Parts: sequence; C-alpha cells; structure tokens
Amino acid sequence: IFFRDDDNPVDKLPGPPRKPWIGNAWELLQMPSDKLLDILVDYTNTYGDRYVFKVFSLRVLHISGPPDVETVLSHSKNIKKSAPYDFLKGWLGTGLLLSTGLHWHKRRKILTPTFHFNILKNFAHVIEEKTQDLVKMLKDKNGADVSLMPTISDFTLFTICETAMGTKLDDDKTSATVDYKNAILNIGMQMLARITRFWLHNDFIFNNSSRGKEFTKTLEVARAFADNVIMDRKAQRIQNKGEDISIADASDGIGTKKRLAMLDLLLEAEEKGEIDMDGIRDEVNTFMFEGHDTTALALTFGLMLLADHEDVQERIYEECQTILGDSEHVTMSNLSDMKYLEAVIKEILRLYPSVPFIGREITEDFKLGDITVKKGTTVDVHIYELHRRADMFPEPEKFMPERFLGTEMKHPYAYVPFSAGPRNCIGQRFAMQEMKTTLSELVRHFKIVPKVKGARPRIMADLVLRPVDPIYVKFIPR
Ligand code: HEM
Repeated sequence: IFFRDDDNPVDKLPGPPRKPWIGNAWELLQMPSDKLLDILVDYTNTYGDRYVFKVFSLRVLHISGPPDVETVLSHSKNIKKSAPYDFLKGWLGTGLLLSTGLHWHKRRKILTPTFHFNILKNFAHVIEEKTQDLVKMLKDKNGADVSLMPTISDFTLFTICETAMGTKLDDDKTSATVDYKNAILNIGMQMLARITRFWLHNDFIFNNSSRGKEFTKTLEVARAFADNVIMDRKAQRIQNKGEDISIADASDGIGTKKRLAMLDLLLEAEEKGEIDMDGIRDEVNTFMFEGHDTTALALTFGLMLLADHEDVQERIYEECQTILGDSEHVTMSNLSDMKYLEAVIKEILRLYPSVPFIGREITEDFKLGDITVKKGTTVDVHIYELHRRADMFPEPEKFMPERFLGTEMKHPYAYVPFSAGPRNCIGQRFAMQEMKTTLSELVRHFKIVPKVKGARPRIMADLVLRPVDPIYVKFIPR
C-alpha cells in the first residue's frame, strides 16, 4: 500500500494538496488525534462533500452528500470495514461489527432474531426497572450538579447486561464496571493515535511498541469483564438445567415459538457445536460495547439539549401525561404513541450522531456518479457532516425536533444515524426503546436544568462521538 501507485480516477477529486509520492502523509503525521473530527469537518467545508485524502498510494475518499452516501451504504458487495477497524480485532475479534463476507452473513442471520419485537417486549420491564433505579438515584442528589456521562453509561451498561446478556451486575462489580468503561475509553484513544501514526498500522511494530503493550493490557481488562458476564450466565444455565430459561414465549401469529435473548441463544448454539467460545466472546464484547456506549452518548447529549430547551421538556411532559396519565408502567404501545419524543430523539441523533463516521474498504469497483471508485480505495461516510447540511436541514445548528414531525425527508439518505443498507445497526430498535423509556421517565419526574445555559462541550471522535469536557445538569424533582 505504501509503495504501489497507479493512476486512479478519484485523484481528480479535490482535497488537501497532495505531495508527490507521499500524498498527504505529512498532514496526517501532524494531526493531533483529538482534533481529527474538527480537521475533517474543516476539510468538508473547504473541499466539499467529496474529497480525497491520500497517504502514499492509499486513497481515502470522504463523502457527505446524500446520493453518494446512498450509493455506498446500499451496495450489497462493498460491506467490508476499512483498515482502522482492524485495530480492534484483538478486542472484538470476528464479532458482527468487524466481520465480513460469509462469516458476517451467517452471524447476522443467527443474531437478528434476538432483537425481534417479542424479545424487546420482554426487555421492557427490565429497562423500566433500571430507569426507576436511575430516577431514585437522581432524586437522592437533591438538585445538585450531576456529571451525565458516568451516570448514564452505568445505567446503559447495566441495562444491556440484564437484557441481552441476562446477567445482573450486582454492587460488588462497581469497580469492575469503572475499569471496563475506562478500558473502552483507552481503546478508543489508542485506536485514534494509531490512525495518525501510519507506521503503527503494522501489527508487529505496534504490538512491540510501548503503546501496543499498554493496549494489550487494556484489552485484557475489557475482555475479562465480558468473560465474567458469560461465565455468570453459563453458571445460571447449569443451575437451571432442565428448566426453560427462555425469556420469551410469544405467539408471533404462526404459533408459539421459543425465543432466546442474545447470550442464551449463543450458548445454546455452542452446546449444539454451531459456535465456539471465542466466537461467543467476540459477540459479547461487540454487543456490550455497541449496546451501551452509543446509547449512553445519545442520552448524554440529549439531556444536555433538553436542559437548554425547557419548552421541549414541557411538550414531552404533556405528551407523557396524555398517553400515560398516572400510570407507573410504560408499554411498548405507549412508547410507539410518543411521536413527539421520537422526533426529539431523532433531532438529538442528527446533531450528535453517536457513530460520526463509517469506513469501508472497497472490494468491488463501483461508480460514484461518473467516477469509478476502484477496489482498494477506502471510503469514509461522514454522518456528522451529512446531518448538518443546510440544504437538507435548514438552520442545521439549531435544535428543532419539529423538523421530524410530519415532513418528508428531502433525501432518504440525508439522515442515517443507524447507518443504512445491509450493515445497518442491528440494535436500533432496542436503542430507541431504551432512549424513549429513559427520557420519558426522566422528564416525568424532573425538570432538567443546565449548569451553564447554552454551554456546549468540545467534542471528539474515536469510535464514537464523545464530549471532551464533562457535561453537568441538575435534576429538579417536579
Ligand atoms: C443510539 C444508539 C446507537 C447508534 C446511533 C448506533 C449506530 C450504529 C451505526 C452507525 C452502525 C454502523 C457502523 C459501521 O458500519 O461501522 C451500527 C452498527 C452496529 N450496532 Fe449500533 N447503534 C446504536 C445502538 C446499538 C445497540 C443498542 C446495539 C446492541 C444492542 C448495537 C449494535 C450494533 C452492532 C452489533 C452493529 C454492527 C452491525 C453489523 O455490521 O452487522 N447498536 N450501529
């Protein structure tokens, strides 16, 4: 990749001026990894919604125009993730996020039913219970400033463990939880640092560097946490031998069908010899990370925006009053009636998409308009900039949930917080259910007040979009 070069049609696209032979390698070297998002946004503003960044002979085509995003995301063959995802192999292995080809197809097929409506329906009471614990904990704060990210990410981590994994994290595991969340932050930072230092792209060099050795230790922490979750559930299965541990026996119109939550389904597949323990570990690591960090970030940014928009909170409150009255319980049908809240969540994810970029390595030539994008090119889809296009979303920097009420999207691929096409987010319905339950309960119980009105944290992107500075709000009981 460093030394092979040839004529490539994408070279005629704009981009930061490329030097002979090295292309933009010098710019890459000088990029502070925590400023990567800002620099890429600047490039989009300067060079438009199709530009090329070239490192030696590797072309990275950056796109943020809806028709281009549609071409790339809806392609049925170009589903391979780009090289930086490989930096996560030691952690997520061949789990669903990283795998490709036949292996990915098989796993996606096994895992899709674990997010079936009837399974989600059975998760409702767990999510509700976790939300009530959160409400109680916030009431005990008596209106003091609360740092959102650590508080909310505990909540989402506990929720994914008790739903998809069927494992309760008891209080003794608090320090393990903190270590796990720190390990994830560290993995993201190391991944970023590796992207900009191209000599560390080589596994042998990286693994033998001090950075690589620290990374290995961090991975051990993350993997040990997931291993414990698997072992706990395995032990429960042995204890319950002979009893039906399926979490849902629901009629789907064809007849009654036994449905299993994710980890139980994987363990059952292991008992039948369809998957080995390494495979299970990779999926558990993948789903624990994707299933808690993404939703925690969306809720954190969301509560920050709500704190600044009392009118939006009041409208959510009124909607909840109309749908729920004094009821303590929220059903799936109640959630689907919450149309205004849904628009609010969409607007949160437009401004702060938890996954700001998606990378693909092109395995089959394809056309982007009149340009041939050749095999070997990397394509980066910029969800963050796509969602802030003024031609798609007038006054794009403004938080206006009503833009998602009743009006058609100007282009079906102008808004893709959960990606789209064959590699879209498998957990999106779970995420919406969790976010709706949490936000509706919090707004029913509290007025959310900002620490400093209008303050916005600096943000950065590793695997996900993160606030650099802590975000504080107050929860004042209604
Ligand atoms: C607000 C919440 C969430 C957002 C914004 C989000 C967004 C995304 C996006 C953009 C992708 C595509 C990534 C790529 O192609 O590189 C993705 C994939 C994925 N997400 Fe989510 N996600 C969320 C919540 C969840 C949850 C709750 C789970 C699990 C319970 C989950 C599991 C996954 C998995 C396993 C993939 C890989 C799917 C595949 O490649 O087949 N996500 N998500």
